[in-house]
Amino acid sequence: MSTTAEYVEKAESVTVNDWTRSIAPVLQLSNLTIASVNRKGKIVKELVKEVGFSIYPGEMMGLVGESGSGKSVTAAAVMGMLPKTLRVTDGEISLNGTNLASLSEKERRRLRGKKIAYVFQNYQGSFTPFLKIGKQLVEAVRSHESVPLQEAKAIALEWLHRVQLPADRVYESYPFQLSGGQLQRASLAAALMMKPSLIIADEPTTALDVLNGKQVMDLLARLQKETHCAVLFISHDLGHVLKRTVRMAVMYGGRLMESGPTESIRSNPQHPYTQMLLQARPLVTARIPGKLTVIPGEPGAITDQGCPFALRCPFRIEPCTHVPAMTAIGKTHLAACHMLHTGGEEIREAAVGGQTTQSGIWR
Ligand SMILES: Nc1ncnc2c1ncn2[C@@H]1O[C@H](COP(=O)(O)OP(=O)(O)OP(=O)(O)O)[C@@H](O)[C@H]1O
Repeated sequence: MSTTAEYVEKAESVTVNDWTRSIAPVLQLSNLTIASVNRKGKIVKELVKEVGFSIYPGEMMGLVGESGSGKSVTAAAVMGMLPKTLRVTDGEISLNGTNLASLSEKERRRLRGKKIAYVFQNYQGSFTPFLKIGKQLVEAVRSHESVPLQEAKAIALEWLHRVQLPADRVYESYPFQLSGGQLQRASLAAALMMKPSLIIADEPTTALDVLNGKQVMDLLARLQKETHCAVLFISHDLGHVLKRTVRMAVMYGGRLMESGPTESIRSNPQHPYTQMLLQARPLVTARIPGKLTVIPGEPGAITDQGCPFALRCPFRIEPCTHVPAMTAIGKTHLAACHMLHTGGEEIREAAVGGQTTQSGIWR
């Protein structure tokens, strides 16, 4: 079985198409478009537009972007849990080669928990408050597999143990008797115990303090390697995504700005938004820049036409009123910016070159 590191190596050495041909992705989004609709089903506004990326077995992929960029709506569509006011209007979501739109609601419900698991930001919402954790885990196992009670209990206890909780005590506890960190670890156990192909971890550490957040992410990373599942790690914290993922995608205004191997994006970001996100991170290193970059304009300001970042982009040029295509830079690294086509590369180099760190690497 290939390790994550081997996948990364593969990513560097093959073209985008070669990758998709040689290893089947667990999750593949193509041209995914999601809109809000009114009571009559008429489209009111497109919230996620033409998003496409794939996640491969055993890898953690990051989806990063500021609040409102469309990360959670994208995740809800993958889970088949969009509210009635939102609808997938175009594109495809495939899980292990199956187009999810071709499944009935009952089949999709069966997939949830079994093949796709979700780790919520709000860990309190992962459990019903008035039922003991053990009972809830046992019910979850038995809703997906016809196993005797004792076997389901053994699975629940094993997973509570694997997430480094005092298994017997937690099994007999109500959610309110656990700390936030313990509860999030119990929700990791709930997500992992059915051995899903994909875990969507939506800001899993946001509601935790730094230490508990780190422990939860360390656990997720370790168990992900052990079980070889794929993880879509959603975060507005670029630092977490850079640290934890092998590939990442950057969203703004419902569109992908850039995607590719995390190292490649860190060392050679192509989209102005990604570059500014990298520069806006405070760092405790010897190479700390004199001044952090502030991304100009109103957070969340998006244009209705063209590149959604155009309103805030200091390198805006005339073609930005049209949506730029995702363009391959080298191998599996893609970015959607007109400057990649129009010779604007030089403009940008001149404009931002002085702001890079001494090594020229955006860390
Ligand atoms: N049920 C809904 N009806 C209408 N619009 C919605 C609904 N849910 C989300 N939106 C809108 O969709 C856009 C994307 O929201 P989403 O929650 O996916 O952003 P996000 O990137 O996950 O942000 P955050 O990091 O704050 O969770 C936002 O403009 C939001 O207001």
